[in-house]
Amino acid sequence: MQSFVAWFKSHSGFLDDSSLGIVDLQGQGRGTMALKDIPENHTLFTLPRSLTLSIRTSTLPSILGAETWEAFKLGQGWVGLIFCMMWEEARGSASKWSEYLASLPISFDTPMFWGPEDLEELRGTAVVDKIGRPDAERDYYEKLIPAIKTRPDLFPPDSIAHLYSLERYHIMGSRILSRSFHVEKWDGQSNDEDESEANTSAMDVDAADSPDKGDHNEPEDDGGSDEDDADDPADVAMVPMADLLNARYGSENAKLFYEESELRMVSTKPIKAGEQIWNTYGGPPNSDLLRRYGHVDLVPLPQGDVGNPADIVEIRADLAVSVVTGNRAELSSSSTNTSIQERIDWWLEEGGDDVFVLETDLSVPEALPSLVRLLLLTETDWEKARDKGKPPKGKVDSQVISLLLQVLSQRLNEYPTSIEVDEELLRDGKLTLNKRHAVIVRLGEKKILAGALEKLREVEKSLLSVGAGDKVKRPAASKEPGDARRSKKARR
Ligand SMILES: C[S@@+](CC[C@H](N)C(=O)[O-])C[C@H]1O[C@@H](n2cnc3c(N)ncnc32)[C@H](O)[C@@H]1O
Repeated sequence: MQSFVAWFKSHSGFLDDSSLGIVDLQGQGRGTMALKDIPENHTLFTLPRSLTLSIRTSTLPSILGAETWEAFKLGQGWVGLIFCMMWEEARGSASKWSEYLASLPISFDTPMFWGPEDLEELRGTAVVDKIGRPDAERDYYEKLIPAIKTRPDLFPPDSIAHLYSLERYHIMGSRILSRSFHVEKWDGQSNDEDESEANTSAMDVDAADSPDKGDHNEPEDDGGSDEDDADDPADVAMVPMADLLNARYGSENAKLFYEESELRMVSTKPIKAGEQIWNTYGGPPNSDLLRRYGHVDLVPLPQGDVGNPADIVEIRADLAVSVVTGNRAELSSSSTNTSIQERIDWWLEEGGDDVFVLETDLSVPEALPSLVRLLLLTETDWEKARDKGKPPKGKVDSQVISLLLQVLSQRLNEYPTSIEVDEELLRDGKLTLNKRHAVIVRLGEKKILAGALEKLREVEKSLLSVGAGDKVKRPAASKEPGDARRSKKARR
């Protein structure tokens, strides 16, 4: 670390090393610690924008030329930045970032690097479908390697196997996934609108004099190809020193701000000597923490347990459709398969959700009973709803409740084990790190499902006592369908 700090300072980085120490922390790698009491709003370190590593600052894009950059689509997603990092690393001491790159990890606890046995432990969780290894590898084979082959003068063929290997590519991708920031170009002023934007990133960079703006970049996969990742890939930057800060749910006490020519890490709360200096990664659920960073958060929960208060469970709309259609005969619905397909297509076209998200407040998002009711409508009512352009409201009656109970129970069965088994596995303490992480992620999700099921059963009981068929509002207040936190837009 000493040579990294010396490098940082020799490149115009300022570090208040009387206040901040870089330390090794059990189970967290390196982190930063207050060496004395730090008041709020204290500058911990600054660095010039030119010391960040991005496709704006690396020498590669100009050497390769704009035409090649564009021809191989290196400006889309993360492949360009990965390429720049490989290039800068390959240049050794000729690169401005050699000491920085040498200080970064080369192994990760993220599921991207897990074997099939460990991955099986994540069955049912929101992690499995989002790892994105095939997308990342497609970029490597279809963009990076063909671009490299056009310039043997820059990339000698005998260097490709070690300097530009698929393994190095994944290492760089994982460094970006767990450590990059979103640093916008300076436009001369802070932009209040952006400040209030959803915090979708891992670590935050705020426009100076305007806390809570900008983010540690949070692309969805190594290919950066997710539809939500519409940000300019040139804004994705590696920020030396700032990426040494760890994060824990609800613990943030420092934040990175950007100014015209420099970035500044500032304390956002008083920090006592000996306390860790924490950034925020945006408060993701454990499934995302594990996928992007390779760790999970366990903090005390209001009900006395420990877990991550930001945990969620995703329920695919397909599951709700299969439960409702599987019950059709019993429900004596007159709808045909064609009509059901028409309803699903219409739902999606209207921007209905194809994934419903349950949170730790255990509310069922209104969009889920709304979809169930759409599927239950008689042909005449379905045609009316379609003509009005309005799906049914998310109210529940005993029929809808019974279907929701089946949806949630079937979702619970998608995990390989029960809550009791997972609790026992954790108590036992014999799990490997990957397995322990997988059990924590799936247990957090299962507890949400179990809690939501219990809540629904209570509503079912109260409905039965009021009289079958009575409609009531959903069991607990939840936001409208389309609320970004609870539900996702249809993806086809
Ligand atoms: C931005 S880096 C922080 C610096 C990092 N600890 C290091 O040694 O370089 C993010 C990584 O730090 C680790 N980390 C951050 N917060 C953590 C936490 N609360 N518990 C365990 N590991 C954590 C994870 O490995 C994560 O991928």
